[in-house]
Amino acid sequence: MFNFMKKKPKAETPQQRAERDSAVDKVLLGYEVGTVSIATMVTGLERDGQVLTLDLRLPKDSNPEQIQQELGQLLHPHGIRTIHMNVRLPADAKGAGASLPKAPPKSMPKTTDAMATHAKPATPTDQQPTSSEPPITKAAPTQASLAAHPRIRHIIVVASGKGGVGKSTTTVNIALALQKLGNRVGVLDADIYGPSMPTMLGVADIKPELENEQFVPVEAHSMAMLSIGSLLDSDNTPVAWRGPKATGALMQLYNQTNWPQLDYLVIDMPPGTGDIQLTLAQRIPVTGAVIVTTPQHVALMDAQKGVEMFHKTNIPVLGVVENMALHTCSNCNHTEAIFGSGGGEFIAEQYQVPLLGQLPLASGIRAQVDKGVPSVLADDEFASYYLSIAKNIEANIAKFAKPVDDKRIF
Ligand SMILES: Nc1ncnc2c1ncn2[C@@H]1O[C@H](COP(=O)(O)OP(=O)(O)OP(=O)(O)O)[C@@H](O)[C@H]1O
Repeated sequence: MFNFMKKKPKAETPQQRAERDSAVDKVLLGYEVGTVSIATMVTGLERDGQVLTLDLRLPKDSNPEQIQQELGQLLHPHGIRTIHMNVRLPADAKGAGASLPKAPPKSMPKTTDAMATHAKPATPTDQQPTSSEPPITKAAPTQASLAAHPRIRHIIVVASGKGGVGKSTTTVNIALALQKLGNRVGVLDADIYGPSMPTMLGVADIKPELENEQFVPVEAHSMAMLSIGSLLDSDNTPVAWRGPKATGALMQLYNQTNWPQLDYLVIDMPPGTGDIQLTLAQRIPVTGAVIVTTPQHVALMDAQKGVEMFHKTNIPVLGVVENMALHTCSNCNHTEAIFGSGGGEFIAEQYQVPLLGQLPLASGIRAQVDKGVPSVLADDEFASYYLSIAKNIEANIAKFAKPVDDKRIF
């Protein structure tokens, strides 16, 4: 006999799926535990229709049951009926020496399904929180409210509005140039879409170790380097990561790493100006941003969005680097502005930010990063361009420095 009563939930269309994913991301980004978005605590996230599974690393005094219930209420209007939470809390004094679990997040100790016990049948009133419910979403923290890292003097983010403009190549060379000027430098590769620092620094085979629940950065040419790539295995491609999971992993790399005393931590940001970039910009105490662009019109428009995002989040823009500005033919020595000219200068003028430098489009620059020995290390003919950019950064960074908070404990 046919059973017409028991209908299977309809499969989502790609558009419904994208909308629901985006709604989940927004709720997680806006929900705060203490003063920090829960998005920065997500280490795993999977959604299968109405069922959401979250792996969370929560702070010590948090209340997982309450969080689960509140998230359930917020996500119910977006079609989420069940939330499974695998929660990991910091080890207590007894277990403090334990290292981070090598097992996958699914083996975290606490698994609950609050929606199964707390969910009410869907009624129109479920669509909106009632006025008696406490407000759950709080305003995002501002840069001014973030404590500086106790061992890091300046954090510089290198960003681009658009992919493929040479942001990572510029980051690695600027970091090495700052080191050459006598600074202690660290590099955090936060580019989830294509982590390339380990390859560009020739340490792709070295994995970071864990010590007392903290990552130990890899040593690369005397710099402390950590890459989001180290957290990925072959089944977990970065491209599949969405907002909260990505920001959670990045915050973990920043907070749970035994960074040595540094003058500069240079962060290679993912390209673009979306949620991940915004969340990072709001959670990490950044001294200033460097924007990399190429001279062509489309890249410039995206670079403008980048400048505006940093202005909105009150992060000073230290300046713009124009990459691939001019090309000199190695056969005939003819110089040509392949991607147009004057773009970096235009942005610098329009937004009143310095033009830190212009780099040529040169196969030598590419060849050196491909070999894992960037131009500054190789001390080739392009090294001086990066040294000049690093000097320009040094010249104007002091006025943006944040006071160091040496009482902060991680
Ligand atoms: N000035 C340059 N001259 C020649 N090649 C360059 C130059 N800058 C970068 N490249 C090359 O362009 C390619 C893209 O560079 P890179 O990976 O640094 O860009 P990106 O903006 O970080 O890219 P993504 O958005 O993928 O992270 C690389 O092959 C790099 O070697």
